[in-house]
Amino acid sequence: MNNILEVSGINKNYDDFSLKDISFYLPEGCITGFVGINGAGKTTTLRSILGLTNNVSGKINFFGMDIKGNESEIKDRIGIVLDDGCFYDELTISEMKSVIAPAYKNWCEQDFIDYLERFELNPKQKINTLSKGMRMKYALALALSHKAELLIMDEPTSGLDPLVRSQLLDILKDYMNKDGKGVFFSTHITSDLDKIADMLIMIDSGQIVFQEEKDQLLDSYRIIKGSAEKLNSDTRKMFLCTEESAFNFTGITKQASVVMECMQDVLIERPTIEDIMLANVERRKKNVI
Ligand SMILES: Nc1ncnc2c1ncn2[C@@H]1O[C@H](COP(=O)(O)OP(=O)(O)OP(=O)(O)O)[C@@H](O)[C@H]1O
Repeated sequence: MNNILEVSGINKNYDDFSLKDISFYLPEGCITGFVGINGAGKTTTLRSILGLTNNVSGKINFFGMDIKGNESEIKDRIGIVLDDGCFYDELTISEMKSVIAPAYKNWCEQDFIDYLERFELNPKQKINTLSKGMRMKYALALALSHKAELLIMDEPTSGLDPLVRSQLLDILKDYMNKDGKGVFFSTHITSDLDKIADMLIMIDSGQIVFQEEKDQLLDSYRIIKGSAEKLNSDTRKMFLCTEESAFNFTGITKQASVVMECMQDVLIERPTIEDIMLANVERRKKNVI
């Protein structure tokens, strides 16, 4: 499988925040979720790899090409949905499209018309009268109408109602039905990823915590519930984090088989992506990163 994007050793410094040696890759044919709590560095990473921010060091390779020297060809092949949208609010959907479309070599007007219809968007409606959901659908229609091979989206589902979120997920699945495509999207709504992601990358405090296939990731962690007396300074070390009351504890572990050897009569459950993300945040806080 080819990699659509390879990022290696990205560093970017703000006064109070840094991206530290960010490396990851996006395989072709995968929907990759980029997860992390508020302020973890998701937007900064996306903006850095898209060349939308200055003073970024490291190597960024899209479709096997270095972004340096190939920016315009690469941008032609990527659909981008950022949360600020960058639209002129006074223009209509159709007028704004006419500003954006000429920037793309492979713009396909019929695809755009089809997406507007599918999203029930009126081309004569002004941008400043669109709801948040309509605005996101409009941004998506633009991003999908120039035969992009990779879709990069920053928090596309945040602030959307469950119906629009589920429509968006269906569109992404349809998009992926064609060969050679990839989707990379950041979110802190991890339930969306439970449904559609193939691969997950987690960032915390500007550092990549893991990159793993979703099914493997979900298989490698377990939630253990038992009586509090089973926890002591040794057994506690087997958990990334625990919640403890006077009688019971709940903990998340990557060593379920070892835990089961040491502890009888415990409940074992499969975690969600959110459980895994929060456990890693807790573990990193405990270890003071
Ligand atoms: N232009 C900037 N100048 C200074 N600091 C910035 C700038 N942009 C972002 N930051 C800081 O970088 C950190 C990471 O922000 P970022 O927006 O990348 O996080 P995020 O994971 O996308 O968060 P959220 O889920 O809340 O959108 C924050 O502490 C933020 O204040």
